[in-house]
Amino acid sequence: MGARAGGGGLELRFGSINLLLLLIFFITSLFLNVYFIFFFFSYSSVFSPWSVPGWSRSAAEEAEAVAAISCSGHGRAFVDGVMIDGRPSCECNTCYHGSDCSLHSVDCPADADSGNPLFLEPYWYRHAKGSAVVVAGWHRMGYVTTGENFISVELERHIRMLHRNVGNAVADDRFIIFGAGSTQLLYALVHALSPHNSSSPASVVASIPYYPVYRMQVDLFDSKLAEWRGVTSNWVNESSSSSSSSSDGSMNNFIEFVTSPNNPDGLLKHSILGGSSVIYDYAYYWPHFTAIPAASDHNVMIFSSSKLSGHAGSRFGWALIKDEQVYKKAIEYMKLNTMGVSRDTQLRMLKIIKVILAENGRKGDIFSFGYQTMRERWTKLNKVVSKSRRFSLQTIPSQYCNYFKTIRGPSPAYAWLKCERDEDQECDVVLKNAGINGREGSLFEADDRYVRLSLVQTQDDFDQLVQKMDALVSDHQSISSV
Ligand SMILES: Cc1ncc(COP(=O)(O)O)c(C=O)c1O
Repeated sequence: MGARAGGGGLELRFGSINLLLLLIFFITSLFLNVYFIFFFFSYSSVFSPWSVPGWSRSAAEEAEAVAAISCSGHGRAFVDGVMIDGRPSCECNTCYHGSDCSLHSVDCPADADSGNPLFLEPYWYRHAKGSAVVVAGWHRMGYVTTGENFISVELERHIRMLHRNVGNAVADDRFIIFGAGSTQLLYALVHALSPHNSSSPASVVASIPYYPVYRMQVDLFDSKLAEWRGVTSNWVNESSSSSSSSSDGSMNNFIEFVTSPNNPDGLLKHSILGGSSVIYDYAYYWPHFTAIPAASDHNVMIFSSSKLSGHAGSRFGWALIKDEQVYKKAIEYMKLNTMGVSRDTQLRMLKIIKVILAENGRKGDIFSFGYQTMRERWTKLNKVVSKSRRFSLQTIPSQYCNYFKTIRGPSPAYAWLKCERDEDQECDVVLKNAGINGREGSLFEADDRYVRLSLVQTQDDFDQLVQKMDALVSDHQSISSV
C-alpha cells in the first residue's frame, strides 16, 4: 500500500513536471507567435510600414506642442527652431525681443525693406488644420515623381485649376515648368529664349523702375547667349529697325522683362518692344495686390508661390509657356541646374493650393483676406503721407476686377514713396534718419528721390512703419508751420 502510495506520488510528480513543461512550451510558443506576428506586420513587404497605425502621431504631437509655445503674438516658434532649455525658442518680429517676444524696443528702426510676405501668416494660422502636411521619412526619396521632368502630375493639375478659378492666366494647353522659386525660372527663361545659333548675345532689357534681380542674374551668369542691355525704352527704335536690317539676327534678339503689377510701383505693365521674347513676371498678379482685368495669355508667364500664398521659404514658382522649343530649352536648363524642384516642396505646395481652391470664392478666402489686408495698409499709409507735401506715393487707378466682380481700389505690395523737396535728393537717407529702412530708388535704376517701402511684411512691421512715418510727417508739418 505504502509502496503503491509511493509509486502514486512519483506518478503525480512526473505528471506535474509534464504539466509544467507543457505550460512552458505553451507560453514560449505564445510569446514567439506574438513576436513573429508583430515582426511580420511591421517589416514584411506584404504589409507596408504605413499600415501600422499611429506612426505619424508623435510628429503631430511634436508639431502641436511647438505651435502652442506662446510668443506673445509678436513671434512664432518652429519645430526646427534654435533649442533653448530643451525646446525651440521664439523667433521674434522686428523690434520685439525676450524669451516670449513680449519686450518692445521703441528706438528700433521700422523694417520696410524686404518683400518677406508674412502678411499672409495669420491666414495660415486660421487654416492650420487643413494645411498641415505629414512628410514620412520614406516620402519620395528617389529622384522621380509622378510626372515627366520631375513634376508632380497632381500639383500641375491643381495649378491649372487655380488659374482657371482666379482667372488671371490662360493655363490650359500651355507647357508648365516648376522652379525653386520664380528666381530660378527668371534665368532659365532668359536661357531658353536666347537664340542658340546667333553670333551675338540676346539683349535683355527691362523698364525703369525694375526688379534688380533680372540685371544681377544676367550679369552674374555672364553667358555668351545673353547680355544685359539696360532700359527697354532706349531700344524701341533699334529693335523695330534691326529686325529688318540684321542678317544674323543680332539686334533683333531682345528679351524683354515685363513685371505686372510692377515691383516696386505696383502698376500693371505691358511690353514696349512687342516682340515674341517677352518674359511676363506675374509674381504679383493675384487679387491681393491688383485688380485682375483679364486672363493673361502671353508666350511666357512666371508665377510664384511666395506672393500667392506667402510660402517664400518653400521656394516654389512655375512658368506657363506656349512654345514647345522654349519649354524644352527651359526644361533642359532645370534638369542640369537642380533636377527639378524638391519633391517635399511639391507635396507642401499641393496641399497649400488645395486649401486655396477649397476656400476659393468663399468669404474670407485667401484673396479676400489678402486684398483686405493690403488695402487697409495702403489706405492707412496714404492717409499719413498725404498729411504733408514733403512726400508722395504712386497713384494706382481703381479698376474692375474679374475675380471680385467689382471695381476695387489699389492694394499694392509696395509703396513707391517720393521725396518732393529739392533738398531731399537721397530719400532713403531722409527715411533712415527717421528710423525707417526702405530700399533706395537707384537699386531699381530709378532716381534716389524714390524709396520702396514694403507693405507685405508682418503687421508689427507695418504698424512700426506707419508710426515712424506719422512722426516724420508731423515733424515736418510743425517745422513748416513755424
Ligand atoms: C517681381 C519679382 N519677381 C520674382 C521674385 C522672386 O520670387 P521667388 O523667387 O520668391 O518666387 C520677386 C521676389 O520678391 C519679385 O518681386
